[in-house]
Amino acid sequence: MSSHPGPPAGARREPASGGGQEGPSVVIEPDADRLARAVASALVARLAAAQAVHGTASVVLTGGGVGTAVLERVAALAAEPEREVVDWTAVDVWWGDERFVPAADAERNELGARRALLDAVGVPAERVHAVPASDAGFAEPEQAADWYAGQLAAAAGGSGLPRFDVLLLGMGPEGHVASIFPDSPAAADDRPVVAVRDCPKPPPTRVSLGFSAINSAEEVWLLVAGEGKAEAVATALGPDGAGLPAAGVHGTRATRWLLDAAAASRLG
Ligand SMILES: O=C(O)[C@H](O)[C@@H](O)[C@H](O)[C@H](O)COP(=O)(O)O
Repeated sequence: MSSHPGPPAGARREPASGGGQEGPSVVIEPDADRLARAVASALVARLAAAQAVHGTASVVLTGGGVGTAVLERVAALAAEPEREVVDWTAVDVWWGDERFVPAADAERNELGARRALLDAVGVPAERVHAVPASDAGFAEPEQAADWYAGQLAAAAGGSGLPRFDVLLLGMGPEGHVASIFPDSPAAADDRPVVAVRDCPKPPPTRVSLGFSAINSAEEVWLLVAGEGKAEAVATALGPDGAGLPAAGVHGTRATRWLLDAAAASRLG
């Protein structure tokens, strides 16, 4: 990856509670395809490194175009046995957000991830932690959100949140991440998992990790491509982030903005 000379002055925000957290780093690739390839390689390396330390790895997936393209590239890497370094039977997969639609609906982020990667690499079913679909027994997204919070707590040994090695996020043109949109009540909700209604981006009803869960991840990677995102990228990385949801996320160890040249075109 080629590195941007550095985030604009003032891009560092919110000092780490435990120390050691650095301000966001910015990496720019020439186009969306090169971005997806580079992120896929980096993700594979990060998961392998986590497995070397912990025996297992965990990744939080995102929906969206770049997020799905990354998973397709990871699948292509996994199809090259001589280069495979991740033990996919020891990877826990979570979602940063999900559309509250029936399980077979093509809008499900889960379905996209299964098609792009999970079906191909054989992550064990018990390690694929999907957010319930709207036909999975929960009438309301609030119930699905509470259930997912319970799954996270169970994985953490009874309470709190499990370790997230890498949490992937896309970003919308207005600066939303996961399903936390500007001015959405979810932005002010400190629960780890929240129901979100009336999303401007369809489908309107979703379940999303809240900031408290997102910001517990060791590394948060924002994957952003396209000129349509350039203004929000520049704003989020500006001095105060202008309150954009994307400006409010960070990893405990690293926050990485992984951009294509078009999305980076308004950075100073
Ligand atoms: O379920 C979703 O819709 C998302 O998780 C959402 O947050 C997405 O990542 C962004 O909207 C970026 O999507 P694109 O990369 O397709 O623009």
